[in-house]
Amino acid sequence: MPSSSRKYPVTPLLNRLRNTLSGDAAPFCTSGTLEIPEQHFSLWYGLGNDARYVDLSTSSSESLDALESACEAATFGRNQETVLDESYRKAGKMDTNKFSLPFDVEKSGLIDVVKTGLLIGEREQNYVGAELYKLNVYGKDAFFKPHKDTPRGTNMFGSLVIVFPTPHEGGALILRHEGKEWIFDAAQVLASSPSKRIAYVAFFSDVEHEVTRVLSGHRVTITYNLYWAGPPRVAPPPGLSVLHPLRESPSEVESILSVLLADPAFLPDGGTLGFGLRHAYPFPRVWDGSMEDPLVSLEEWLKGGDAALFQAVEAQSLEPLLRLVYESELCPPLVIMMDHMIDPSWWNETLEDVEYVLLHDRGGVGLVAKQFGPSRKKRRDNGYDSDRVFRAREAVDVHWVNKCEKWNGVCSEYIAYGNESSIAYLYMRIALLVDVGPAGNRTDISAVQGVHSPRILEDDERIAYSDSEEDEDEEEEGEEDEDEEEEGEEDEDEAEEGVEDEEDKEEEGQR
Ligand SMILES: O=C(O)CCC(=O)C(=O)O
Ligand SMILES: [Fe+2]
Repeated sequence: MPSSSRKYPVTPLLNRLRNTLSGDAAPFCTSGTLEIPEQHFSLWYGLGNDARYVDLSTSSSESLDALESACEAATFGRNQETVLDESYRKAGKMDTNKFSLPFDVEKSGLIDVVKTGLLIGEREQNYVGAELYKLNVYGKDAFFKPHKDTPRGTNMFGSLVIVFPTPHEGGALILRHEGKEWIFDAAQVLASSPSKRIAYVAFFSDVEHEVTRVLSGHRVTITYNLYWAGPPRVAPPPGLSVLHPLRESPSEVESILSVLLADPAFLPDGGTLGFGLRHAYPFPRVWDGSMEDPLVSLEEWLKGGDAALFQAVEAQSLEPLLRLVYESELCPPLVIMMDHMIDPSWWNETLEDVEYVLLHDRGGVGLVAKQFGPSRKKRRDNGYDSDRVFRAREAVDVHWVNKCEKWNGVCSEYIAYGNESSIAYLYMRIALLVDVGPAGNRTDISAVQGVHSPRILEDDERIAYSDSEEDEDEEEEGEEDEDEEEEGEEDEDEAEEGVEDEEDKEEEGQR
């Protein structure tokens, strides 16, 4: 019998491999070492003329004694109180405003390492932030008895400890969770490593841990609070003043907007202004119901010109409203505004029913694109079947200042059941809408049938065709109309595409 077909017995070694690979389905801690550039060990501490320096990779016992004496006695949390009790914790601490270290935990890649080690499944997709919390020096005989870390903020989920290669013995960190234990003796691990390394250990907040007594030397650490974060913040830093490009300058946008709103000929009776966002935001490529609604924290991440516009609108005491805009593949397109993202995965209806569900079950409101100025055109029958079930009950007339670009959309996947079932995409773009009061009193929107109070459609009115699209054959009526014609064409293309790909995005972006 060829040896390859012989059955291999389940040996302890095979079991070990199996357990190693599938064991720790939900790890409670992760640890290791990381080589970092030499200059990242340079610690400055103390204030003003008292500033001092120590290299944490080559430090002498005297320089570490000096660091230790610059620390205060470390406190800890007990029953909602911060207490100093050296029979429970004996260590030195230094607050973050008293030291500076070039080591950057995000740039070092350690956050990603920690994420991979600690998080599995869907949680791995979450954004994780690390906030530097303290520097600690555990001198000879220092220790920290078993405890759990006090959560600082509702979104904190764990701690990350970095141990520097300063000579010491003892001071192992012991972690215990659900009957399991992990001992991380950084002194030993680092002493056997030839290169300049730090040791790291990260664990969830519900993990009990203790630092055993330091037998000799100095154990120097920095600790970080780990928290669930939103996508990286892109909002302008406070104190920024952009002069150019003009669209990014809040004061420039604000002054143009205020002049426009002061003009009595501009929307004399008030109305709703629509702006497509100009920047792309880090929304998931394909959204599903388990993810946070894209609109929830978008206001905080607005960048550049979008942030400038938002601020400019607020400065006029008007309310900027971020909304999702769905454009159907129907011709002329039916445009629907939503104030939240919906999870269409539960749909088992036909494709046409998307519009019906949005409008009738999910609070969607029709949007009718309006031109500025008095309409020169008369409505004509657009061939809609007036009995179509998705006719909107409510609508908002929107004067689009600029259109919604492709790249700031959110896409969800669902199964569309028609003659055959197929994967379909619900694609929404993001717009900023503003209800504006009549000339002379722009903040009074009580009589405006806008986003705040959409108008109820008359029975014979059909929703979501723009003035221009009703009059497709009226060409050369002026620039405005041409623009709109173009837009209509482009939008149809997009609707066919469903999910746009990266290349499309690039192309659009360069335009
Ligand atoms: O230094 C360590 O390894 C852990 C320290 C600790 O438990 C804490 O600061 O809460
Ligand atoms: Fe702790």
